[in-house]
Amino acid sequence: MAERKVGDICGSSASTTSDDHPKDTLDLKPEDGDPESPEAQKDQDLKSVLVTSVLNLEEIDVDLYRGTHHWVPRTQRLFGGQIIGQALVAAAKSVGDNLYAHSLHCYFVRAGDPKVPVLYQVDRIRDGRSFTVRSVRAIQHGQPILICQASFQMLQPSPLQHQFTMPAVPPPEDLLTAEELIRLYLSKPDLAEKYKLGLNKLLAIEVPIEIKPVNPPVFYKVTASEPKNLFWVRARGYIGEGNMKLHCCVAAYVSDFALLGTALLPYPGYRAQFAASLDHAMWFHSTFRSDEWMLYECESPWAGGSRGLVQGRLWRRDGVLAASCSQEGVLRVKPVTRPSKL
Ligand SMILES: CC(C)(COP(=O)([O-])OP(=O)([O-])OC[C@H]1O[C@@H](n2cnc3c(N)ncnc32)[C@H](O)[C@@H]1OP(=O)([O-])[O-])[C@@H](O)C(=O)NCCC(=O)NCCSC(=O)C[C@@](C)(O)CC(=O)[O-]
Repeated sequence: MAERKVGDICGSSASTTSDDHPKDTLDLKPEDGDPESPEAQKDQDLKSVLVTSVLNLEEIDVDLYRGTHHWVPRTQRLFGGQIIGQALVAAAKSVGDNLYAHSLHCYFVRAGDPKVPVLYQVDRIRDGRSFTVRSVRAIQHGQPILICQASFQMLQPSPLQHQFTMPAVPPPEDLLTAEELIRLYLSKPDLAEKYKLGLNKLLAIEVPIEIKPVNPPVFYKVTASEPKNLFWVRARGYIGEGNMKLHCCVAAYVSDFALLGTALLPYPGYRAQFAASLDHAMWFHSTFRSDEWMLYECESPWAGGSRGLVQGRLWRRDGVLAASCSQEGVLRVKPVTRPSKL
């Protein structure tokens, strides 16, 4: 992959065009003005549920927050991206407006229980001159389910700037969303009932993320492929500019979606019997808007020992690398049994 020089890195504003650096807070309150006005209500309705609900933590005490759940995978263990995003929100609450998230490292140590909220206990590890570090324990039933360290940095531009080149793919306007693809499959006249049931279940899931696969799978024709995947992704609803920490929290939520499955692509003869993220690391490189289409480039360089390593790169539409992530997960599989042709 060729390397190329880029311009702005690690800016502060969430916009990808303006030069202004609006106050970067995690304030999730409605915009200024009368919160009851029709415009504010409309804006609130359009606001992404990730902002109004999932990443809107309740403050219980100093450095202690409570998060609720919006969407839970069929595995009925809390979605890893939700816990990471909420942990980063909690960490960022005690960090100044002049500091920006640049990395986080997490371990998922227990399955999250969707029947109870999650508490986030923040430990203020160090406030340095340039870097500030927070440690967060996500707790349920008195036990940690996730341990996360997050680091924040002041804006410190540098002459050392390079990045890989974004893959050349069709723009999102030329592709179908996951829901549109499912409806296309459901429109097949000869579709078997069992497939209809599964596809309608998928349609009913209210995932607060919009996805457009670059290479949509041929319906129920699973063939082996390289452990690489590309899709356009964005938060559903409006988030707006000037809240870079919040956009990082949304990107953390998004980054765990459909990532681990990349490691299964070369093995159509197997299906996951038990799959769960073990750890997750993320680096934020530049400003971006998580409520605008970004290209998510996923690949799995290695799998073995009932584990898979997956890596992702989130690209802005203008080709700037916004964020990178790495994750290892447990992958325990069993052979897919197909009905005999006889
Ligand atoms: C990872 C564990 C479970 C390790 O914890 P542990 O105590 O070492 O557990 P384990 O690995 O020995 O056993 C875990 C399960 O695997 C089974 N098992 C054991 N050995 C074998 C074997 N050889 N062959 C087949 N099965 C085996 C074992 O029986 C058990 O099944 P269960 O009793 O729970 O039904 C724990 O640390 C944990 O739960 N961590 C949290 C993981 C997590 O919740 N991650 C975030 C959510 S997952 C996610 O969001 C990603 C994904 C993929 O779900 C996204 C999406 O759904 O799209």
